Amino acid sequence: MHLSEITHPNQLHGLSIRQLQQIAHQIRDKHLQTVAATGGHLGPGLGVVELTLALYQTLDLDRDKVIWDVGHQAYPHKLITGRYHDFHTLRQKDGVAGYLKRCENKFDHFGAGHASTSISAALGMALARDLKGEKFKAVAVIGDGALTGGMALEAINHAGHLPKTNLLVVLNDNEMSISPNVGAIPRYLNKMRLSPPVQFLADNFEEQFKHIPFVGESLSPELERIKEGMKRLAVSKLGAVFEELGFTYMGPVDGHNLEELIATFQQAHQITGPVLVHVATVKGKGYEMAEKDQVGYHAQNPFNVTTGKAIPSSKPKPPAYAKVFSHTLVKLAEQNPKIVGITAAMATGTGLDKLQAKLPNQYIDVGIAEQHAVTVAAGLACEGMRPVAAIYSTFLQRAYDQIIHDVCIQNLPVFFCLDRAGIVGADGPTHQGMYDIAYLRCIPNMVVMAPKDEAELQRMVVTGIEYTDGPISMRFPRGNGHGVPLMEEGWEPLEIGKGEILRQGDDVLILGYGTMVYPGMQAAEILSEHGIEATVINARFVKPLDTDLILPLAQQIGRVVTLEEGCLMGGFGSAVAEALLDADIVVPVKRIGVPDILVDHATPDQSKASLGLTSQQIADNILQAFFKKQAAAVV
Ligand SMILES: Cc1ncc(C[n+]2csc(CCOP(=O)(O)OP(=O)(O)O)c2C)c(N)n1
Ligand SMILES: CC(=O)[C@@H](O)[C@H](O)COP(=O)(O)O
Ligand SMILES: [Mg+2]
Repeated sequence: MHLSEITHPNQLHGLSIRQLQQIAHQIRDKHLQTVAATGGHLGPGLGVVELTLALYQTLDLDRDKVIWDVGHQAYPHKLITGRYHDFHTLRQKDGVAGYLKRCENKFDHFGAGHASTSISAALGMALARDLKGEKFKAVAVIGDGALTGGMALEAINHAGHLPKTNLLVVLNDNEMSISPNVGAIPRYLNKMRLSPPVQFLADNFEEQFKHIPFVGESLSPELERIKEGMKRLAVSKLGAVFEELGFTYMGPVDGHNLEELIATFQQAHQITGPVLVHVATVKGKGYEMAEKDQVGYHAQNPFNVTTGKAIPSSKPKPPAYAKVFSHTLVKLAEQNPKIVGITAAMATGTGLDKLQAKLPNQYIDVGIAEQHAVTVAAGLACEGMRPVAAIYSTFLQRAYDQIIHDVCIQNLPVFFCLDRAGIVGADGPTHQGMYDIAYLRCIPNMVVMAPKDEAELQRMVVTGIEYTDGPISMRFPRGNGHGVPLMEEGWEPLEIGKGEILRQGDDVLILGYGTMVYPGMQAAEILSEHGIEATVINARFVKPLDTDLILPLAQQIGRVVTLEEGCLMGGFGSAVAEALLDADIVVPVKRIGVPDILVDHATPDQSKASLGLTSQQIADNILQAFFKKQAAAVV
């Protein structure tokens, strides 16, 4: 049977190891060729090909439910659940999603994208199953990185307390998060990986006794019991933590040995209560470059399969915001030993790996533990350090209570740097940085700012570091800057709460925030071609809002437009509208941003065009809203 003929995982039933190995080869090839063409996650999925095939062969997917943690490693799952022929549309607009989605496929039992949720979800389904008297197996597949997330431990704590609730947790241990995994849990797992497997101990014991004359031929029941005791002793040593937490621990199992995997899963399915099968895999298995560079091939832009090199872009790109951020932070940290950069397992994405390389004592990676990261930052601030919590906008959502409870209520000077704020593109709705303007500006004591370009980002990094009156946050987008000149040092901090006028005109007031300032300027030029002159403001701060600048202009000009790359509800436009209302300034306000919808995976440009965020669309919107003029001719 060829992979392309599989539309249901149950078609794996009855296939020989040889046939499964052939399908594994076809999965790896399809996975590699597709990601090379579209970009996406590579190492994670290549590492779980055998695990997926073995697990699914031992399950009935018309009944049983497999929940994948994060889901970035579930491309093999997608390929054997009816998406083979659409897989070339991976992570493209209207194409196959990069994570599991319940609405995409009936075998995607739980959506993810954010880590550490799978055990909770699977346990919830198992509890429902038992309440309904149903019989399906509930299986969570979680990586060693995701296991460092607090939610996973909360779920283990709960499941381990339910000896009658059947639940299988498959721990995919490849010793990697995106970067090498960190913390005591991975260290413990590694010890188990390295120790001789339980089976070896038991077999060895049997081997010793086989050669004893007369007795050795057939182990008496007593000796059999001793052997089982040896195994239990070994297991209790190897899987002590999980066994003590109420799980039956099995493993470590070679995650690329189909026979061993199938036998282990079959055994695990017979055990009552929570079971954890510890599978040792290699991230990137089967593609040498991904095995050698497991960090670099966690995810890739389109690349040449033969060379492994990224396909060069047609024209040179300005530096990525993340690069400018980390470069500036390292420069400042070299001069200020109190600066400590904190990441939650996103060292390369945030660029903090540069800080780690240069100033390892001023760098902390807490693992996938954003809540912990924020409160560690609060503790550092209590002791006079200058903590910089570099956490993606979407992942910081995980730590909302810690931001309020541990930082803002105590007014501690933590500097939050939110990368990937705004539309991120291919990662889709779970990763869009849509809500940070709204979720941060409503918290007392929090300063909220965003730069218009990478040069202003440098000034805001200095501003954030030098501001110690309380918590302060700065958002910036995924991707590249505008190519404006950058200074190597001597960045001038900004005055807190002050915006800047970029252009003057009497017909309409355009207030841009962050990434929407440049589109606002371009829209003003289009309006000018229609005889409409706009004043354009770079707001810089949404809290405190520069009301001294904005309110008199709003009163004078009489037409206000706000622009933001974030949710309209509670966002920058809301802040402006509230300020006008509180000042009894009654003027028409047009808020342009992201409406109350989920933004699906596409390129950022495609998403912006579908949301009316391009400069042409902004100009058209203003012309129609305020001047009842025909939409501007598309230039
Ligand atoms: C809450 C959250 N924080 C950070 C991330 C970013 N992230 C995606 S995959 C990953 C590493 C996951 O490691 P592991 O679970 O071991 O899976 P592997 O990639 O090794 O297969 C991280 C940190 C995320 N998806 N969710
Ligand atoms: C699976 C996951 O959450 C990360 O790999 C994420 O996709 C990284 O996003 P960036 O590519 O924007 O760093
Ligand atoms: Mg891992």
